[in-house]
Amino acid sequence: MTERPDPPQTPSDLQSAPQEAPGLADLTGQWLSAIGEDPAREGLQRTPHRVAKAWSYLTEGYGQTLADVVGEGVFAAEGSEMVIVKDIEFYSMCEHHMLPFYGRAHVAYIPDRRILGLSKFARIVDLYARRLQVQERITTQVADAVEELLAPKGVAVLMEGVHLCMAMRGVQKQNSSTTTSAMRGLFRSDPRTRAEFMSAVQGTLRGR
Ligand SMILES: Nc1nc2c(ncn2[C@@H]2O[C@H](COP(=O)(O)OP(=O)(O)OP(=O)(O)O)[C@@H](O)[C@H]2O)c(=O)[nH]1
Ligand SMILES: [Zn+2]
Repeated sequence: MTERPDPPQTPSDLQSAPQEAPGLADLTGQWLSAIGEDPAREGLQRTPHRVAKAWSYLTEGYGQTLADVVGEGVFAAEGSEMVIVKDIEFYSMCEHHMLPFYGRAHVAYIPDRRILGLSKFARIVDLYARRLQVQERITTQVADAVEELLAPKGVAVLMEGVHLCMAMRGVQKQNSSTTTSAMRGLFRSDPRTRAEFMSAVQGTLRGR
């Protein structure tokens, strides 16, 4: 079979093209043998390289900092009304089984003289999701990040996730999802603020 030529790369592709995670291709060959596969069979010949590239992308967060992903995205602004960015989809890998979990994150804050570019909330979620994780930790890391960047009057993060380690193995529950939250400042101290946020993001991942 002839190899297809790579499509032309734009500057943004080049910037984001994942490299192979060093050493991972060789280990993947060993992994294939360990599960009883023949790493030399045709369909698997390039698999170790694909896996090394895929894992480099899936764990990209290790190589990035909050400053990297936020860039110049913090602005001075008046006003202190609640801002909610909802339905930010995320994909992560659980640190216990190295299987995917995925879902949606909702992030809200009440500004205090500083606001954040809206796209940066999704970038922050990805920064922490693209690692081996537990859902609780991503949730608190996102809240900590928004606090650190903006020192707002309050921050709320709600994440709803489906864990494949609970669906395709283990307890094998196909319909369960997990909700985690982190409430800071006014979202913690003022029930009405928290209720406004909860009603804005209500509707479950499974129930829509
Ligand atoms: N708190 C939390 N637990 C998670 C997350 N992802 C996976 N887990 C759980 O991690 C636990 C690991 O439990 P162990 O008993 O050490 O592993 P196990 O024998 O494979 O467990 P089972 O999945 O019950 O078969 C399981 O209960 C998983 O459901 C997460 O994001 N947060
Ligand atoms: Zn797991």
